Amino acid sequence: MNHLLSYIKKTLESHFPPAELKSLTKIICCDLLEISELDFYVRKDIHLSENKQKELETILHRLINHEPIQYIVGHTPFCGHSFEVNQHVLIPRPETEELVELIAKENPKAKLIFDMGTGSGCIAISLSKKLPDCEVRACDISAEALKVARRNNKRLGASVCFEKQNILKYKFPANLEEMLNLDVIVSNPPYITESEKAGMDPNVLEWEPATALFVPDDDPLLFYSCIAELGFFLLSSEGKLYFEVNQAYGKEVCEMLNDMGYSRVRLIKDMFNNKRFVKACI
Ligand SMILES: C[S@@+](CC[C@H](N)C(=O)[O-])C[C@H]1O[C@@H](n2cnc3c(N)ncnc32)[C@H](O)[C@@H]1O
Repeated sequence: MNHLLSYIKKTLESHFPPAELKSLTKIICCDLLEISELDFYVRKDIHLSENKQKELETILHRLINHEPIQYIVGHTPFCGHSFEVNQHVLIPRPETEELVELIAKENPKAKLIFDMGTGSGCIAISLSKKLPDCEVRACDISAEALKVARRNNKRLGASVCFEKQNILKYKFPANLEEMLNLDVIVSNPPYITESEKAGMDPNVLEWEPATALFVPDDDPLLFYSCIAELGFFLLSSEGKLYFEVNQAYGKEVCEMLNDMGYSRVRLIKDMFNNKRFVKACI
């Protein structure tokens, strides 16, 4: 084991800071090479088979190429569940778990929730699991993302109904009456401006789907304004909007919602004290 650990360290140490290298080493050994945690912690001497050695080389190569470990493992934890992820979906972030907790806490009796831009389905499926009496619907423009979301829905035993929709050209479905009177619209839409690309890590920029991330510099609130317009049609008279927002534009999103006529508009901080969520009522 010591030989294996020092090989991983030697290969990766110039690419990752020490704390990240430590957690990556554990994931490589225990999750990917299937070495037991006990053997890992007692540093048992392990001899890798030829196949496992090849697997290790591929993993190290992928990591050096900036591929996120979550895509290599193929799943990631979110709200107590394990979600399949691949290059077609954004890797669910811990901040977004807080948005799910907030919605579930503030809307325990919700009957109908719509998640717009669902990606892996992490928000919709987690809400459906937390609020079993609530019907949860979700949409995304990406057919590949919807495949992942549907697989997550099935594997996690949730009952979200997914549809392919372009938020920016939303087509009211034939069963429109089923979509009216929403209690909650939630969205974590693309919100990074093109000019913010320069400061981004290569593992996000080169690997996570651009459709999930970016908005034009000249229209950073594009998705929020479209969704807020739709909210007037789809939300019930008590309905609420919940957004995850770019910290740089939280105030602008609030001003826009106030100008549009939403009430009780609030900018909410996440666990890192960043102004990360916006809530508004009809
Ligand atoms: C920031 S990701 C959020 C994914 C997931 N909800 C989460 O929180 O991890 C934004 C999602 O919006 C989707 N999206 C981008 N443009 C869209 C559009 N015009 N209509 C519908 N969905 C869109 C992307 O495919 C992506 O899955």
